[in-house]
Amino acid sequence: MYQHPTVSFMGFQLCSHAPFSIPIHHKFQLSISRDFRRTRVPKPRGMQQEEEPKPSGKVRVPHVLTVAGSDSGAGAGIQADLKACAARGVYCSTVITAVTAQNTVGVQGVNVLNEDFVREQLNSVLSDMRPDVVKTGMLPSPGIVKVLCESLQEFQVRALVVDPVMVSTSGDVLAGPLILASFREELLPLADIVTPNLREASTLLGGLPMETVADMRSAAKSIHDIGPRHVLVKGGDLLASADAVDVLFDGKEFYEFRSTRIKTLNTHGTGCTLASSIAAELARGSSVLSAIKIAKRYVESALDYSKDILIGGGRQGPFDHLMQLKNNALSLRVGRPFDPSDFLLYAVTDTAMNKKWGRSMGDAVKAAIEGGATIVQLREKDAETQDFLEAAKTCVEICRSHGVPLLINDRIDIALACGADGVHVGQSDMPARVARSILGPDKIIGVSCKTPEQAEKAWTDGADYIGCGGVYPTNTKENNITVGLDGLKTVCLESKLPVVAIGGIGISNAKPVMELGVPNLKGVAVVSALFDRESVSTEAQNLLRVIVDATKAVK
Ligand SMILES: Nc1ncnc2c1ncn2[C@@H]1O[C@H](COP(=O)(O)OP(=O)(O)O)[C@@H](O)[C@H]1O
Ligand SMILES: Cc1ncc(COP(=O)(O)O)c(N)n1
Ligand SMILES: [Mg+2]
Repeated sequence: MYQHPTVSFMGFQLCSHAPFSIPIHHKFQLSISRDFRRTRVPKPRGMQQEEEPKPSGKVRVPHVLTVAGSDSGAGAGIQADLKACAARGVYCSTVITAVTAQNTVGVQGVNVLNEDFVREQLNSVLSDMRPDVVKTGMLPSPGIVKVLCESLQEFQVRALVVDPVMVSTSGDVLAGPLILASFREELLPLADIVTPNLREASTLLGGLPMETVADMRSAAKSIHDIGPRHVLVKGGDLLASADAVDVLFDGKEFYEFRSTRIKTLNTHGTGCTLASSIAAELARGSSVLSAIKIAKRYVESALDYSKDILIGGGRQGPFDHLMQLKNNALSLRVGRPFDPSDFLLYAVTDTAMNKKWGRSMGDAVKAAIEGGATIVQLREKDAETQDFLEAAKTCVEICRSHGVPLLINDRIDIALACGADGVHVGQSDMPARVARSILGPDKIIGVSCKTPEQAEKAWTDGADYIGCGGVYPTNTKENNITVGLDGLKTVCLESKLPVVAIGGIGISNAKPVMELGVPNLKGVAVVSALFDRESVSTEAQNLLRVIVDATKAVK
């Protein structure tokens, strides 16, 4: 049995109250080709793994296998992973590596499972249930890492998410210093994404200081050299930063994921939750970037919701993964992941214009999409709720069949009821933060803004984009203040979110808007230019050409 040295590890004195022991194993060399994880084709797995015909009418559900430790307090570990996957609508199976006696005060005991039994669990799940993604948490001994790597070689999965858990936030050691070599040499080179927190990143790199976002970037780069395809250094503990900022490096580019820092001590398990939510989104088919974005929002919403809950008397409480979000799991966005290039030609409907030209809402939307509209918003100020809902359901079907996102103006109830991709709200409508808490982390939320201050608020409220205008005078809004091209440019330069220009834009004046050439101006939103015309699809076609040409010209 390995006894911990009484030195400090990761800046923590090893806890005397944790009766912690880790079995020691011979060092081993595992020759896994870096390429095996790139192979997405499942390899043949013996007689009983032959592809059996699925009974008709059955569907495969996205599935994450978590290989982690049990937290008796259920804030972190296996329990957090199960709840996070459940909240995200993904099936989660579990291989337990250790059982901890743990609460809001700290870790009182650790019982590491025998590695043969870890192997048996891995075999049971992987040979039969074929998870899409494996996520790892507490891996308390090099022997367990070895068993896991061997299993991953035998049974291939679409992605491996490694949360290199070493010390709990309470300061108790969950995997001793011997694990470092196993992580570096065996596990990290197989990972599609590794998610160290500040201390773990520092420890993986031999004690590098981690005090600034610049430190996080250089750590992400150095850890990438160890072999994982993506490195996400989490900054939950970077107290110098007012935002909760995480830094991703994919071998080429750095990305910063920022969200509001929620004022709460109920953060036990955020790391496990983030990693399993990323795994869940990857299992649902998202790219790494959108998986991180959604996972981070989910953690933020759950923390916000749980900021005042009281569980246990210790310093760091768990948060509630499911309470408010359980309704939202039923209304997850089923369309493809959202992309700011969707804003190029944003068609906004108008009841009066449809009436004038004798079109139903569905016909108007269909014509706009056929002409090239890239996103649609239903803006119905006078419709009866029931009529609006029926028409909105038809439009959802039309948009979905063309892969075009559909948003609803103002009416969050209609958006939920018809399964739209999101909402657009004005300054006097439902605040975006409230809309976000009702709609969940992955619906699209847009906010109308005229000033940099409003744009900043939209960002802190968790919106996805802003609509800025009126750029030109318009007759679809009474008493609307015009911001002009200069006002638009000022807002774009200050906005942390993508911007769509709106207000009086049409074929004759769209060019100078797109020629502003500000990178986060992603397109124009139009009402009359499409819907107050005889042929909606021809107008859309012509307008899209102008926008695309102007965008190309400034690139
Ligand atoms: N107070 C907070 N408000 C918002 N997000 C947070 C907060 N604390 C942590 N996070 C986020 O939770 C995730 C886990 O980060 P972190 O706490 O650094 O990891 P770990 O739990 O492994 O120490 C990250 O996305 C981080 O930005
Ligand atoms: C079984 C187990 N796994 C992981 C963590 C890390 O979570 P945190 O960093 O939030 O304490 C933990 N405390 N317990
Ligand atoms: Mg944390």
